[in-house]
Amino acid sequence: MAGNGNVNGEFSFGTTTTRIAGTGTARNGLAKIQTNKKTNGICHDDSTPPVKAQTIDELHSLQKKKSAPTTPIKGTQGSFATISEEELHKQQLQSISASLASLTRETGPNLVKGDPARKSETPKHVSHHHFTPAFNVSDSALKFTHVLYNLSPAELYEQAIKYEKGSFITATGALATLSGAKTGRAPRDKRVVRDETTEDELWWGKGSPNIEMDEHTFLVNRERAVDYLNSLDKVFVNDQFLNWDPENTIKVRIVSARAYHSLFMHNMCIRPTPEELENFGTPDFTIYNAGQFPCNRYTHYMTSSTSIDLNLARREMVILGTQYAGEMKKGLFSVMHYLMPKRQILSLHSGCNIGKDGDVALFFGLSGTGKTTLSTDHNRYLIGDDEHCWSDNGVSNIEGGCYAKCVDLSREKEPDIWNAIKFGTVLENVVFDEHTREVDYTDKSVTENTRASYPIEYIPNAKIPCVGPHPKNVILLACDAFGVLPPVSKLNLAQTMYHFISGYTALVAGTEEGVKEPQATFSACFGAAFIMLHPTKYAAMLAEKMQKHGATGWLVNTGWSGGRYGSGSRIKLPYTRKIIDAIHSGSLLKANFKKTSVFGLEIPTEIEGVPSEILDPVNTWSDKKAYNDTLLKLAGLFKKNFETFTSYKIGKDNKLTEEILAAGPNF
Ligand SMILES: Nc1ncnc2c1ncn2[C@@H]1O[C@H](COP(=O)(O)OP(=O)(O)O)[C@@H](O)[C@H]1O
Ligand SMILES: C=C(OP(=O)(O)O)C(=O)O
Ligand SMILES: [Ca+2]
Ligand SMILES: [Mn+2]
Repeated sequence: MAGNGNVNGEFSFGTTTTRIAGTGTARNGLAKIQTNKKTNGICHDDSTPPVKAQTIDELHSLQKKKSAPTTPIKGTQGSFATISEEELHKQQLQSISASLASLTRETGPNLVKGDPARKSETPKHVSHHHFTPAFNVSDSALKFTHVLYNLSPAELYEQAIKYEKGSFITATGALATLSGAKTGRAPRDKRVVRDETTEDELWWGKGSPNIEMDEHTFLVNRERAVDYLNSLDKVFVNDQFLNWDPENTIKVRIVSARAYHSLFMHNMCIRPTPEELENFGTPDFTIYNAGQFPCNRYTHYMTSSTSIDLNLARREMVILGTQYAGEMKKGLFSVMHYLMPKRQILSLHSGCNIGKDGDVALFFGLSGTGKTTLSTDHNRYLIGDDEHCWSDNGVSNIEGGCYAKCVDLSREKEPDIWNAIKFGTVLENVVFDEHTREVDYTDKSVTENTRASYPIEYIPNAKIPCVGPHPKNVILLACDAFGVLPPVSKLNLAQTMYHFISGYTALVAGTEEGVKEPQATFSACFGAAFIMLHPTKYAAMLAEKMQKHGATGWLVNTGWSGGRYGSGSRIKLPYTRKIIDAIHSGSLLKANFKKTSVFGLEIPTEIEGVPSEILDPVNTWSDKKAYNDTLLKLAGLFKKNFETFTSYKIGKDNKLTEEILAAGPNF
């Protein structure tokens, strides 16, 4: 994409010669410099009054002004006392000091607002911290920790570029960062405190993502994180919201050590208005992100230097030993997978969009199957790309931003995501030209999992507020690297539940070398890494909601066709988009269908814009025996995976449970 920066194609310089407009073209050498004499003979420079400053410091002080106050007087209709700005800052610092308090040394750290680099800022708004007996004083109590509270993207850019190695501004204005040694999530290091309550409530044991730890170990790690954060000169604090459903909003606080993490969460969570921030109060949930600092391997339960620890009773999460920002967003998603079902609300690992006529579609799928790509659709409004809730009121996005994969990103295929990569967007682990700062999205030198995190309003047709009515279509995405699943199948309710509980995708190994066999992955509810309850709990809720609201289920293969990985090829994104278009418009529902053998899937015989022969995968394989063998192999893997679920009842409906058990492959 190196070039003249002509992004929208409307205008182009024919040659590079007209750049110095009005000074005559400069085909040979530099343009002649002309003074800007106007025809009336007055020199432009002389017409401007001189700068209103006597000294350079004074000049600099003129540059910045204080943000306008937001809620001037409280209680205009009531008798509430006005709280001064000073008092408000004091309260905020006390709240943050309480968050950061050591559990053994009683009081929180000495906090002061603002950047420590700005020496002129005297420690005003000190959080009052009384340490009376001298024997109780620790070194950390004698120092100040500066709090950078809900900074703006511009301020966070400056912090990142000044203090964090590997931070750069790309050609389109995004902030390129490095997440360090970890460039993806670490599910083996995600632990959940098992106590009397969670013991009964949560899903434990085989297949569960919840690796247990005890309360004491959590506190050891929490203290480690808090001590690390307090030892720094400054910490970033974000106070934000989750869930666009106003009745079920959760207040979250993220304490972190890096501007990268603060900007990432600024983008990913819902951003409070200045007024909402003033009234924020105590958070419902707090993350302590001490990702640069490892956990201690001598600590009980620790198996590596990384630990992501969730304590539902304390409503806290501690991150040690990984700077991958996705841990924060997906960690909070786990919390929602616990809190929301308690309120009869279904949490969904899905993208979501809405058509002009108000038809909502959900896109379930594991990482890399197309939730973000397919929910970001220029002809529809984006509700969200990854995490949603389905309540009696309809759907709501949990987040305030999107987190798109960038590997091989192209302007042609994914224009809206491409254009969202601009000022404010965090670009993780990408490679760029050191001079032009143009990003090379094909370069996987750092990792294959390159990512862009941007506020949802960077997508031009985002639906704000990010809520919608009950879904009409539930699309299950599977990237089948075996190449035997049809590009699209219509599912009955039992099949939808079977495939939802199975949560199949098959990916090819991260490295290209020597990949012979696609790796089948089964991840219950298309997000086993994030669910907290048994999969059948979520499945029962989904079945009930789909039945009640008459939603249709679809299985879409965004993976291989014409052979498995290595011999076939990935289904072209434009074809998948046509398939999705036909689902949205309702035309696919009216198509003629035939049933496949083994999986018993209903496949359409024709879709506008898609070659008919690819709709039945058997047609695309030249070696029919290889197709059949591969089909049976995959069917066997499905069957084996489902064995663990055969003893469970799904909801109260015996009949549905039986139908679900019968909805898998038959051979
Ligand atoms: N037929 C297809 N359908 C969907 N995505 C495809 C297809 N072919 C290639 N892709 C690529 O696969 C990736 C899907 O990733 P993404 O949408 O970010 O997944 P998720 O949000 O589910 O983790 C994108 O990089 C996209 O360009
Ligand atoms: C952030 C993630 O989500 P996804 O790949 O589904 O976008 C992840 O799994 O780490
Ligand atoms: Ca995604
Ligand atoms: Mn996701």
